Amino acid sequence: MNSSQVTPPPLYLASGSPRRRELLSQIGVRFEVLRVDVPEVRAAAETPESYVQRLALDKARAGRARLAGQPGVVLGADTLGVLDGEVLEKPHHRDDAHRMLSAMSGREHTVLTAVALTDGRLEAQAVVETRVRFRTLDAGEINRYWDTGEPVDKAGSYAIQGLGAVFVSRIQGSYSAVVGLPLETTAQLLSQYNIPVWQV
Ligand SMILES: Cc1cn([C@H]2C[C@H](O)[C@@H](COP(=O)(O)OP(=O)(O)OP(=O)(O)O)O2)c(=O)[nH]c1=O
Repeated sequence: MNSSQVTPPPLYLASGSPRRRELLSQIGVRFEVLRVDVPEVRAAAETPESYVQRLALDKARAGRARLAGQPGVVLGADTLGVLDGEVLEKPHHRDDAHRMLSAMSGREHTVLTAVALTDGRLEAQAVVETRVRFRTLDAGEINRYWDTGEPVDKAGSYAIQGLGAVFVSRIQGSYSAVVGLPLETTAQLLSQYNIPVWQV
């Protein structure tokens, strides 16, 4: 029997992000959404890479715990920006977004997205690094961008898939990872659990 004949286990996405739902649907994967509440607080000793990986795994494990004894694979993910070693998360207010976007102006930053899966026994995870270059931004447009409401729930205070696309002059790596879920890597991780893509 090859893997395509094995009934795949149910998949759960432990995420409140509409972007992650859309991205996983885009590649034809069947799943249900689980809400989890994982506090995003970086420990002093954590590097950006270890922090983003831990958050993705914490989300997957929290989802798995909600399933109690039921079978199922749970996927968690986390995205953050990094500039000069500083982690760029969601902005708390306008000044926060202004500070991040000004710092990114005319420069390249890194976006890290981690994906983690668990079925309660096997854990699989990966982190994807993408480099994004911004053109020069001026203070007026940063303020207007904040007023659109788009930056508020986005790591690094922008959305490459939205109005913020006009800031991006170059990207090296995975576009879907910047939006919130690296699809090529996710498909490979899912295959470890015999969960196929393109389920139409
Ligand atoms: C850089 C960037 C981030 N983002 C989003 C992806 C993530 O949803 C968000 C980063 O926050 P996360 O904490 O990774 O995710 P989340 O809180 O939105 O959802 P979850 O419930 O899964 O924890 O920023 C974009 O949509 N576009 C972008 O260009």
